[in-house]
Amino acid sequence: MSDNPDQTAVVPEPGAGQTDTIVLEGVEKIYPGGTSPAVSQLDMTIKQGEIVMLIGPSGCGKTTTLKMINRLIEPTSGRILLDGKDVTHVNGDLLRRQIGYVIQQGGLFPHFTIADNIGVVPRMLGWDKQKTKERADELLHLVGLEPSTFRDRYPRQLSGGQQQRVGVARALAANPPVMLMDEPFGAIDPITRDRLQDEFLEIQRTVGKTIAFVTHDLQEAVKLGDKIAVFATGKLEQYADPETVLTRPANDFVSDFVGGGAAVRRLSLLELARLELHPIETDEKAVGNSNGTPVVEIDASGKPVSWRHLPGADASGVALVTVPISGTVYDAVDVMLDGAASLVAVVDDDGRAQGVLHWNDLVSGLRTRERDA
Ligand SMILES: Nc1ncnc2c1ncn2[C@@H]1O[C@H](COP(=O)(O)OP(=O)(O)OP(=O)(O)O)[C@@H](O)[C@H]1O
Repeated sequence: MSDNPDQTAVVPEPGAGQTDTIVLEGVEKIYPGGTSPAVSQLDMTIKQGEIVMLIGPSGCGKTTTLKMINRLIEPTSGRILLDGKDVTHVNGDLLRRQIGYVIQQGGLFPHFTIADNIGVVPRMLGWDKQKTKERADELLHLVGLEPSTFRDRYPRQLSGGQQQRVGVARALAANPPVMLMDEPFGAIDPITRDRLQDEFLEIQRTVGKTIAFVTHDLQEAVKLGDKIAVFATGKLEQYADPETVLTRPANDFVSDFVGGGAAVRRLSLLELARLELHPIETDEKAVGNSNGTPVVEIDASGKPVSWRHLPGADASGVALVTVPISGTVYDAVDVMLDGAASLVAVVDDDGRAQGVLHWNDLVSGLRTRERDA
């Protein structure tokens, strides 16, 4: 390693016990020939382990902001600090090896195998072949792709969703503490996107990266973000947690941007595990004296299969739909609408019934455990 201070590691090794934080101080970008700044006097801090979603209308400077963090675009003025260290003038190539970067459609090299795509940064960092190969397998496994099936394939032999998973794996390869994601799920169909978002959150629970994530999709911002940064042209209009952005927009711009769907979007912030659910019975004997408690029929493994008794309704005519307790009220509404059902059985990780949520609860108000505790 050279003595040149530009060549030193700029992002700390994971586990070094330091706080990995992205700080933008008065950052501005005026493109050559531009009359007004694409990004203007931006101050923003991203705390360790946070996912911050950058959202706003087209051309408002989201991508420019993201690319200034890894210096694919040089700021015109201002400072960018990673974990307290000013990286505005360090060697850009070295900086980028230490920051994961995921773009739309994965941005994979078409002539590299999947394993070689994942190994790009480790190879640049001088890892030996065996360690690089093992890391690729480990990451394929993490993103839900069977290594023996996928490692030797080429990107064109994968679906869009699979390529996107590889893109995430590649960004994680050298275990960078910071990840930048530029509309990674933007080109994916809505159903696959929803699954990728769930998987992404699951992975983040394991890896705990500090993430800046550009999106066009407010629902995605609400679902994934610890914080949302709402941009107008070149300017940050509000920077707050999703609940605050949806319920207390900072100004008319944010209010218009969030639009009329705020109440529905908030449903994805309400975790079912936090709700006071109605009781449910699985014992057939309860049918006669269930006092208004729904009774479900269960299979040999204890999973509900159909309604056996529903107070005030013919149970045989009501579809049984279930939702995992790890989901949100949004998920519960989704399955109720999908199954044309006015109630849903909430089940635990083993598929066993935990309680019931009624459509009417949504209108009359959801009771959370915290509030009633
Ligand atoms: N290389 C460039 N040269 C000149 N102007 C640019 C360049 N890149 C971006 N811009 C301009 O800077 C502004 C911000 O662009 P940027 O790509 O950051 O916006 P964005 O919010 O990511 O947009 P989108 O949502 O459409 O991807 C736009 O007006 C754009 O035209």
